[in-house]
Amino acid sequence: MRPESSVLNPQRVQLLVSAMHRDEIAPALAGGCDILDFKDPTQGALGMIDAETLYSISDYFQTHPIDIPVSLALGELTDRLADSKTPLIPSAITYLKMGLANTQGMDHWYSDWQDLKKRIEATGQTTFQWIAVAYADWEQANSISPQDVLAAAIESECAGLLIDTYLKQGQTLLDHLSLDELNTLIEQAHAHQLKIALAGSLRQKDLAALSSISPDIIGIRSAACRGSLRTDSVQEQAVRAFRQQLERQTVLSESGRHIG
Ligand SMILES: O=C[C@H](O)COP(=O)(O)O
Repeated sequence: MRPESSVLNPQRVQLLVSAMHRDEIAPALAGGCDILDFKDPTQGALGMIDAETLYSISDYFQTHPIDIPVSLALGELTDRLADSKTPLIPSAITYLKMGLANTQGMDHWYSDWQDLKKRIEATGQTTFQWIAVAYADWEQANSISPQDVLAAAIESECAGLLIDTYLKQGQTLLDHLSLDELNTLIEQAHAHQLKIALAGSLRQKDLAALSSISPDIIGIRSAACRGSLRTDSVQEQAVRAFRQQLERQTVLSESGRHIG
């Protein structure tokens, strides 16, 4: 059952902003993001930035230490398995997330996923917090279902679950999963101490609907960019406007009203 009162996470929902290179770090931070994420939106929902960009970000953090968590998208499990090289992940990264597109009908995806995680950690001699990714449009992604991803995330002791959309062609998270379906996943995840992040072309106007459920994190790329174009650049003003709406929604929800 969804809670009756509309409180968008009384502990304050965190805002994750996806940047694609180091020039987007400053506007994302100045706009008020709580988690800085890196991905290449031209390479899919969880496209991984290339090695040169990763190096330049790592270099930036040497001279500009960051005091918020940093996450990195690693692409899809199937892409990583097809790549003979194991990426070397800088220790400045807190969270790693990998998609499970095209795992439908794949026999050994779970053990392949666990092996790959171990290999990545062994290469950099660092442990990371892993975020399992469930696609709301999982059938189009040819992925296992969100329920199955959650079960696997619990079994493998992931730190959290991100529910995102695989296709970025205009439809949002809420076009694919109802608030009740999202709430069920959130409650199950919370019962196992997993954090829940929601993403998928979310806009400020979606925050009112999301106020009846309690995600820990809201992730944006499109809404943080100029013209809401995910392949354009992150704008401080767009991040700040989203952040303010998130705060405003929390205050209004707590007083029992909705944003019109
Ligand atoms: O992890 C969050 C994603 O980067 C969200 O991207 P999007 O808002 O373009 O769907």
